[in-house]
Amino acid sequence: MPETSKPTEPRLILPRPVALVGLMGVGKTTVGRRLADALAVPFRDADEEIEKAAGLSVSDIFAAFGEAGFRDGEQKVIARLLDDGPQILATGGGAFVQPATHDIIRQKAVTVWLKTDLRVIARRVANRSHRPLLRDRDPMEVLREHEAKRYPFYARADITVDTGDQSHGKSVELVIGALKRFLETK
Ligand SMILES: Nc1ncnc2c1ncn2[C@@H]1O[C@H](COP(=O)(O)OP(=O)(O)OP(=O)(O)O)[C@@H](O)[C@H]1O
Ligand SMILES: O=C(O)C1=C[C@@H](O)[C@@H](O)[C@H](O)C1
Ligand SMILES: [Mg+2]
Repeated sequence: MPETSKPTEPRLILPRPVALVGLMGVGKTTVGRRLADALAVPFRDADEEIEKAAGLSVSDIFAAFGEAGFRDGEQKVIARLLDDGPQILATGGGAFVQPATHDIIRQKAVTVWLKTDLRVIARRVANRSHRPLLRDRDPMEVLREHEAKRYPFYARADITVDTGDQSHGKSVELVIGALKRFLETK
């Protein structure tokens, strides 16, 4: 090995799935996909898998079956996905707030709460129409309501990572660092 080259750090080996939880727009899907690439494990997005299973978009499921119908499907799909070994699972923003789904995720995965300032999230979700809970509402108002109702659930995740307003790549680094520290103590 040339003297100048540094030894590469061994890649983190996941013993079980990692589930990303947190508000709509915080980065569960986009950070999760890059995190899975970095760790060479499969990436799954619960919203996409629910859409595949139903053959309908999330918005259409809400319209046809109501939020309760969506939550039923979400619970089943997440339970199935988490039985499939080490992976990164991006959960939907409301999944970890449903008691039965919360318990399934806590049992089967290492849970990571991705968190950042609500103003950063409001900017990211502005002008996107595929999130039924944001449609026709002021995003900041919805996010504040969700902060009040959902943060107590998210706070029960194994790990919290505040990603600030940084790039996807930096967020991935922060999550990998936090996972290493958490898994070393297990
Ligand atoms: N760390 C980040 N740096 C830069 N942009 C980000 C970051 N995280 C998310 N974004 C941007 O914010 C938007 C929302 O991110 P994303 O879809 O990953 O959120 P989500 O948590 O999966 O939301 P939902 O719960 O609605 O599925 C995307 O346009 C994404 O590129
Ligand atoms: O925060 C929520 O309750 C939601 C977030 C999205 O990921 C989707 O699961 C759906 O739009 C509901
Ligand atoms: Mg998503």
